[in-house]
Amino acid sequence: MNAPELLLTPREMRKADASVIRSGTPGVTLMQNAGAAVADAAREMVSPGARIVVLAGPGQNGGDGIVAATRLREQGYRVSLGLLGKREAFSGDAALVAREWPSDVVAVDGANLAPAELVIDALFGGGLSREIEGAARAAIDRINMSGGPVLAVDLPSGIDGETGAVRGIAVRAARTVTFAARKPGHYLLPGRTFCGDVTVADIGVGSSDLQASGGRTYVNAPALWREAIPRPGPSSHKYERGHVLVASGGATRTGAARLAARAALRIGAGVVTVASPPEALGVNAAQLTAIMLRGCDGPEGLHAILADERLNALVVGPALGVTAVTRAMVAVAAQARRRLVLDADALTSFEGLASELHQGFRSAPTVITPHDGEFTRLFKGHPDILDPSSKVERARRAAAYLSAVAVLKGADTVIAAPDGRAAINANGTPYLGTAGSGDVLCGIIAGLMAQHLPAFEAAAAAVWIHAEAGAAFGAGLISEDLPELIPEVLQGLLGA
Ligand SMILES: NC(=O)C1=CN([C@@H]2O[C@H](COP(=O)(O)OP(=O)(O)OC[C@H]3O[C@@H](n4cnc5c(N)ncnc54)[C@H](O)[C@@H]3O)[C@@H](O)[C@H]2O)[C@H](O)CC1
Ligand SMILES: [K+]
Repeated sequence: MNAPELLLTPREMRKADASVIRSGTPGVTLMQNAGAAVADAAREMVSPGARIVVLAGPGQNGGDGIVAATRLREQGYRVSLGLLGKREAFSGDAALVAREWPSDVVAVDGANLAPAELVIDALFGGGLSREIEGAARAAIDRINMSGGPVLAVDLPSGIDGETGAVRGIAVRAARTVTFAARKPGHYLLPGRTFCGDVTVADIGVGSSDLQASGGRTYVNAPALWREAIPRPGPSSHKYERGHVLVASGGATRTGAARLAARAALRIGAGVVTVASPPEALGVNAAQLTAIMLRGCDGPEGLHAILADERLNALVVGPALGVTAVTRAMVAVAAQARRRLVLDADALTSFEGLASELHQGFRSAPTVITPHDGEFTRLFKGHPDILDPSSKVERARRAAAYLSAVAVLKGADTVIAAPDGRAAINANGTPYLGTAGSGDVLCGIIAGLMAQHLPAFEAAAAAVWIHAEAGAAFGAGLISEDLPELIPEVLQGLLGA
């Protein structure tokens, strides 16, 4: 089975590099390997002997670019090298390789991009540390205006490798060659949209060096959780596959709960029940078949229903209303030692009140599924959670604060666990941005938790399955379609 793909921030990458160097490989060998991989990629993008412009910045990213330039020149390409700084100003390994460049250099602003078949962008990589201005900014502007293909070294210059942010301006690349491991900035938005195709070159950083980096951020893909997805055995009983309870809103707000319930059933929960306010029983009853229905009059009603020990996973939030009653429902659900998914109104009802969900809030597995707006409202007054520029870090801090898995939704959904693991989702589709889509997602999470998946694996698997279903359908998708698309995705995963 494939191992989960670890993503390293530039800081973690430096630790991995240091580990390789400690074991005896000189840093310049890593740089030679990196530059050679860039040259290999360049050759795939141009015709033999083509004109190539390499623009190199002042750090080690520039060093990789100079190695690539040297290789390509040796291989018969007409290469010109533009430098952001002075040739003598390089330090470290870049200074060593800069001495080997056998020809002239020009300043970046003197490099003529027009006749080039390819521009190689080696201005900045993992060491980008501030907004881009002046000559570097003008160079990036010219690269983007040139209209030709760009091959980025490690990261498109201007993209922050940790956060995916554009630091003032960024190169739009057709292809990016990165080294040893992808970086979060290749997946997080907007960075992802600047990278083009991203390939990872092996430059001699081993898996033990990657581990030495301390990185705990992964690409959200089946390798991370496939083994945990349950397969019913020949003698399994429906209650062994869990019993999900979904709290419904009032008479005019019942659809969200039914979407979540249907998704929980489709993902394999043995039994699913909608807990409905008395006035909404009629409308719910008219539209439920395999899903069971029980009357539930507010927090006391929920408390009474939870006497049934077989109910092992709860969904609280969708369309419940932003009220003190919803807060009371959450309190009852939180006190019950059941797996719990909190979404939408359950989170917004705690606007600025996250501290009520802190410290001993839960001992049973819990998942929260806010989008950005809900996240900001919930953690109002918590700059330590809201301020980090990395979405991964924000989700991680929220997870640690609440002792719950945090699913921070968006086109680059991040799933983070209280123990520090995090995953960035990459199979999303814009078609998922449709009313009720989030309700389906929390039903899938609860359905997987009911089947005993740990909260992090359940949330990560659910996000991926939900996106895969949406992408399979494409244009015209509505949320009612999503639960019906789950079987095909599940069968693809389980091979049955
Ligand atoms: N295993 C690997 O991944 C290897 C990676 N290599 C390459 O090294 C770079 C990282 O090198 P580093 O010197 O740390 O950083 P940069 O080259 O990205 O830039 C640092 C350089 O730029 C200056 N600077 C930073 N931000 C700005 C700005 N906004 N404006 C102007 N100047 C800026 C800073 O002061 C430094 O001078 C990595 O990406 C790989 O490409 C190794 O070659 C091999 C192993
Ligand atoms: K670059």
